[in-house]
Amino acid sequence: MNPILECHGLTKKYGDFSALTDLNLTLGRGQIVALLGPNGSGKTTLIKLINGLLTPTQGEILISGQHPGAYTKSIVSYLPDHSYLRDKMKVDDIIKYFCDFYDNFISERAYEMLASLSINPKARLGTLSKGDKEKVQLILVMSRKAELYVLDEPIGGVDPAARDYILRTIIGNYDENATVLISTHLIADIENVLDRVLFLQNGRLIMNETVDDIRTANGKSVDVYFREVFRC
Ligand SMILES: Nc1ncnc2c1ncn2[C@@H]1O[C@H](COP(=O)(O)OP(=O)(O)OP(=O)(O)O)[C@@H](O)[C@H]1O
Repeated sequence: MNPILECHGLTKKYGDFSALTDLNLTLGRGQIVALLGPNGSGKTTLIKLINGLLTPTQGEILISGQHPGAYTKSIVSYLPDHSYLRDKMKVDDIIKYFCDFYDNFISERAYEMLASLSINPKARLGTLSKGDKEKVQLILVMSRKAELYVLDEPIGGVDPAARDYILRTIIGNYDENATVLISTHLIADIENVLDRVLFLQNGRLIMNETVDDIRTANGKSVDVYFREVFRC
């Protein structure tokens, strides 16, 4: 099967500043991958390139063999790092909207997850707490049957008890041939669900390893290893 994501010599500059430099990466299907790196290392830049919100300065990026565009948007489900939904909308109206917009949106899945997290589908988004709003957005993203899920800081504002549920939701709701790419600073929280880890530093990919290989080679958890590599 062709890779879900390929980056060849991928470089993104903002003016003279290179936020990503000569990134080469191939990701296969059916895995949960963490995109890790200190603040400003280029994680969101890479995520925006995957979603076609930025264009490469040099090199190329392919999703399932295609340049980012209408087709790749249909197979990539993206959770941005900020809300794009209007507070006035009711949760069930947003679900209808997603259902109309995306062929691969599964409403039953969304309602099931809302019920498990005790979120009222009739509530207006603006009346929900910050954490519940984040949960709604993640539910919307995970209710699509996508080939690649790209989650930019999905659990940042969510309480620890809900984090576990959300992680189980992520694992339980993606197709075994799909890949989930998660950018986060909460490594310890997600470590147990990960297959692979990408480390970015100053816009360069300095590591692309399986979690098992990191633990075996270094005899420590990914979280501890990350703190050592990126000690300030
Ligand atoms: N529109 C922009 N114009 C100029 N510089 C930018 C722009 N967007 C990002 N940058 C710079 O590019 C670098 C990478 O930013 P990016 O947001 O990709 O990092 P990040 O790893 O996602 O950081 P964080 O963990 O803080 O979210 C940073 O130095 C940032 O200041």
